[in-house]
This record gives sequence, structure tokens and C-alpha cells, in this order.
Amino acid sequence: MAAISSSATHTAAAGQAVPLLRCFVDGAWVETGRSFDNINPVNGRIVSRVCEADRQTVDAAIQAARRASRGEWGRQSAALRAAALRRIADGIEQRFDDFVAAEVADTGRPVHQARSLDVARGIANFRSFADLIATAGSEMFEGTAADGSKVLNYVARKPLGVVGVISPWNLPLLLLTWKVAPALAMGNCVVAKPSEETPSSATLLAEVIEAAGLPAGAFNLVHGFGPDSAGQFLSTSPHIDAITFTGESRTGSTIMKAAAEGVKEVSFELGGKNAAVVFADADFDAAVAGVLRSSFTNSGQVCLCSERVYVERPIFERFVAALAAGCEQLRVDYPDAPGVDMGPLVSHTHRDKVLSYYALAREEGATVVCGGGVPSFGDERDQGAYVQPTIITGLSDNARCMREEIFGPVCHVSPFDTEDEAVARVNDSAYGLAGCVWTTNLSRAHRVAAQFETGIVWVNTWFTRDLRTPFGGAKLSGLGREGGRYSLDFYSEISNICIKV
Ligand SMILES: O=C(O)C(=O)/C=C/C=C/O
Repeated sequence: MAAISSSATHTAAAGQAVPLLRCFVDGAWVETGRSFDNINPVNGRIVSRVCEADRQTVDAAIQAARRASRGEWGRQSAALRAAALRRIADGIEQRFDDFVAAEVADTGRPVHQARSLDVARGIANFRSFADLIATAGSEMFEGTAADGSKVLNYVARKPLGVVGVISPWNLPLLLLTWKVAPALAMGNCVVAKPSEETPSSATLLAEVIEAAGLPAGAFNLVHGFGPDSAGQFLSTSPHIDAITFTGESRTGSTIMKAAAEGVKEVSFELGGKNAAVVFADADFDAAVAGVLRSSFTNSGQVCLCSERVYVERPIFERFVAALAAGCEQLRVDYPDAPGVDMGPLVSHTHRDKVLSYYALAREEGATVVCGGGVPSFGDERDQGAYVQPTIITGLSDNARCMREEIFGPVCHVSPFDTEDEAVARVNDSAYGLAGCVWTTNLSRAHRVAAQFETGIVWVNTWFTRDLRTPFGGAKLSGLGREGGRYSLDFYSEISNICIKV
């Protein structure tokens, strides 16, 4: 278990002492009257107890953030804010193993993934936005006034004020820092509500931010759930200036309704039903390896994962066979097992949801090519939330399994005959987050990628990220773009100042 120094001690029902994770409000660690269990999905055991923030705690955090936004943090120079962000990045790096242990304890993910993706990106997110604000200039427009004198217009970016951050359980530290870093970079103060499933790395981040010496109230952490809990109290508060949320589309819609009341800025990265298209001219082995990654990484719990795979008919049978062989070889195991490819899902509740789709697929007439159930280990992992990586075929595009986000280690493979057919089927979705194209035909790559109604398209790769690029989804998959200057635009109030010279 990670060394969470800010925690108190809680005596669990079975009598064992576990850490009590606390909220961080106005520079102080706060216990609340209610708490909930944090469970390790590898074996179903309690990892820690977590203080649930009530409305008063959330309101206190928002008020603290407001005071800090009117204080030094909101006024200090970009150079000083960049230096603070670099101290946070260094702080995460110095406690790298603690953050890895926290992510693994909460999610059961492979240790190698927590190291190479989750914690590495937590550091990179802070460093990339520190670099950006240290070098970002602004725009100036020269003009002429009615009397012929010269006029200068320049664009000024000012902090929004108080930003609510609600982050998900699938990539806990990556997605929390993807929002907190630019929010702080632009001089805002933050109230963050991580998922109740993954409180540990967020708590460590608050410890690092405290140690980095940001003013009290610049960053606040409130643990809890969504409805009737911290998530709702935060997103419906009239005293925040913006809300950024990553999670399910219907939750996004609820938050947007609340934000409408006070015309708050919102940035959403929501659900997806992403497609990968494999043309017969693709590099076959690369496409098989790529679709295995895009379907089963993080047990399929990445909003960018491919749950729909369309394969050009001449290679369809061979591709399904090769994909199934790769799927059968995936090592589903403990987080620290040598060569582990996949851990459990994040919780038993989520496992029940994914298994309900495995059952639905069969009801809808799918052929289960591999997987489709629960692995049997014969040890404590049988009390965990493991499922088998699964490949299905044979469904029509109208099946629920082809239209609804499952968010597990499962993909459906369909044949197609023409490029136009593939594009039409990819776009026949209420979602529009990400897509993948596998082809060695350069003009086809550009032509097809341009037609995807998604915010992101990868060609001959997947989840390759340049943090300067716009990231976000179309349709039900989100609202707005974050990344590089797109984040600077969202996390600031932009003014034009016009001066008659
Ligand atoms: O890579 C990113 O910056 C990002 O936002 C990933 C999101 C994945 C969601 O499941």
C-alpha cells in the first residue's frame, strides 16, 4: 500500500487497521462524519477507508479556492506559476513508487502500465503546461481609429477563478492531472473530486501540491460520490466558475444542466464507441498487435479503446483468427506478475456491467470467438473483479452491443467490402471520440481519417499522444478540446484590450 502520510487510521470491521484518507481543504487535512471503503479489485480486500465530503466540506473548499483566487495565486506571474508546476512534477517523480502503489492498489492494473503510462503522464502533464505558460505569447492586432490614429489590440488571458474538476477511475492520476495542471497553470484555484473508486493517487497529489508550497486554497480535494454527494455539491454550486469532467455521457449531461443555471464554462470528455478499420493493404501483424492493444489495454477501460473493429473482407477470417490467438495469449494476472497483460476491472459493480454485456451479446446472436466469461484462478483473485478478454463476431450494426459503450476488454469484429461502407458504419454512432485506421495506402489514410466524425483519429498506431494537440470528442463524446493552447483557452477568461496610441 502506498505511504499516504496524510492519512489517519481507521479500524475496519474485521478489526484490521487501515489508512483513513482525508479531504484537503484550505491547506488542511480534514476528516468528515462519513466514510466509505476503498476496495482492491484484485482480491476484494479493503485498501483504505475514505472520508466522504458533505455539502459543508465542499462549500468550504470552494470558498477557500475563491479566497486564494483573489489572493497571490491568481495574480502571480506565469513564470512563478510554471516554477510551482515544475515543483509538483518533481514531487510526483520523487514519490514515483508511492504513486504506482496507489494506482495499483485502487485499480489492480499491471505495475508496468502504472509506471510507463499513469504516473509518467502525471509528471508529463505538469511539465508540459509549465513549459507552455512559460513560453506562450499572446496575439496583437494593429488597427486604425476613425480619426486615423493608430490602434493596438492585444489579447489578455486571465484566470477564470474557481474550477471544479471531476475525474474518473479509469486513468486516475493521468486524467486528474490532465485537468489540474492547466487549471493551475492559468492561475485558477481548483476543487477536485476524484472517483470514489480511486481516491489514493489523488490524495498523494494533494500531499505533493501541499509540499510544493502553493498557497492554501489553491488546490482542494474532496472525496465522495456523484449524486447526493461531493460530485453533485461541487458541480451544482453557484460559486464555481467552470467545471471540467471526464466520465459517462449521461453524467455529463446532468452536469451541463446544472452549469446552465449560472452559464458556467464546461469541458467534457465523455463516452465512446470507438472503431478501428483494418484494410486488406494494412501491415497485417502491426494491425493485429495494434487492435489487441486498442481493445484490451487497461482491461478495455480506456475511453479511447476500440470496441468495434471493421476488417476488409479478403483478410477478415485470417484477421479474426490471428486476433483470437493473440487474445488467448494475453496474461490475465496479478499486477506484479511477470509478463502480465491485463488485471481485473476496477470494481465488482463494473464487472457485473461488463458481464451483462457478455450475456447480451449471446442473446443478440453473437459468436463468442474467445473469452466471454470469468477466469478461474483457484485463489484470492476469484474474489476480485476479473473477466476474460473477449472477441465476438456476427452482430448487426444495430445490436445494442454495437451501439452502447461496454468499457471492458471486449471487441466485435465485422467484415466490410468498400471504403465508403466502412466510413459510413464507423460514423453510424451516437458517439464520436476516437478512431483508428490501419492501411499502408497513404492517400487512403488521409482520405478516410478526414471523414471520421470523431475528435481524434490514429493511423497505424493507437493512443500515441502529443500533449500540445487538441483532445476531445464530438457528438455524445464530449464538449470542447483540451491539450496545449486549447487548455489555455478553456482555463482562462480571454479579454481584448484596445489602446488608441
Ligand atoms: O491521453 C490523454 O490526455 C487523455 O485524456 C486520455 C484519456 C483517456 C480516457 O479514458
